[in-house]
Amino acid sequence: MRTFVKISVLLAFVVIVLGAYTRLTDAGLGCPDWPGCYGELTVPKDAEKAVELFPHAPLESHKAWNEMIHRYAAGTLGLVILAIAITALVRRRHDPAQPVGLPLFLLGLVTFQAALGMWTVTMNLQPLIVMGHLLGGFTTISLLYLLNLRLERVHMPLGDSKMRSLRGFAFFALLVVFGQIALGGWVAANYAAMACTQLPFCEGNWGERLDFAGAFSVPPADTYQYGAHDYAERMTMHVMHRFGAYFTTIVVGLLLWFGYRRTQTQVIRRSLNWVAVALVVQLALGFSNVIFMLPLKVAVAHNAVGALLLLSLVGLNYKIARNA
Ligand code: HEM
Repeated sequence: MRTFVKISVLLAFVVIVLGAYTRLTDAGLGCPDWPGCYGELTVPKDAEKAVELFPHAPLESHKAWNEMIHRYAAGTLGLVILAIAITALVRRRHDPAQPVGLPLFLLGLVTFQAALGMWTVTMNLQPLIVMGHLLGGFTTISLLYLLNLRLERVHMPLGDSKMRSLRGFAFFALLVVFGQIALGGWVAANYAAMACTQLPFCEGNWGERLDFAGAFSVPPADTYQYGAHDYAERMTMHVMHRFGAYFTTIVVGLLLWFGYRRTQTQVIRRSLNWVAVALVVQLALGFSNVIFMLPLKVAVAHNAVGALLLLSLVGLNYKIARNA
């Protein structure tokens, strides 16, 4: 079971990275149907037959492959989570201490993720669905990692009583990072990455043009590929993600400051180190997204390190809570 769970955390990370790569290569609609691709289990070789089936969506093989590889990896993850849930149920019969609620919840979550993946295609990249799919993926990996921690039974013989008072604040920091990831997902799903190209906020009279109602609603459109919001709305989303990043830095920075001053254990010090490294790298990647105009590798890495930052906070919260 522990091996299955470790594999699933790694696989979930691969699925998240492949998902970001699929979106950033504009391959989200690489296959216009679901779960197959132009009616087949793999990318069809016959482009003419594909056009006959879907005249409005000519086959672009490289995009279709990006999309299908993401689907195969996600399908494998679903099967691994199914195996974890079955193993948990079987082992529970012999050992009442075995966690079973979390594996079953994960099975429900990964099934819902599959539905969101389908709606991403059938609803033409509707941004709420795209962002929901991103958050579902980040929640799945976080819970798999939590299950891994629970099975590992982290051991701190001497305890770390001074960290007890930081329990609530560490959980608040976790929620703030999740909120910041949601804002990033909204920017990405609405193609607002290049709405502001200057630092630290945005160019021109951005403060006068903010439009919150427009930025956080979804205008009607036939397709959401390449975005459906106007400039002011995209600029508002982008600026909010930047403000969010500064706020996140303050909150996580304070957690690190107090954490390093109070901790007495190597286990928590190591966890704090992971949070600090992930935060610094994530900020550097975010700024690089803007300065170098969204290079593919940087944008994919910004998504991947966002997931790692979240995991580092899940780990820290778990260790503080177990210790309190
Ligand atoms: C702790 C801080 C941050 C976190 C957790 C975070 C997280 C994220 C996430 C999860 C995404 C969505 C990626 C995707 O869907 O592929 C995103 C997008 C983005 N972020 Fe951040 N971000 C942070 C800081 C920043 C900063 C400081 C900047 C720039 C100054 C920035 C600029 C961007 C841009 C331009 C995008 C859109 C990229 C795209 O379209 O793929 N981020 N962010």
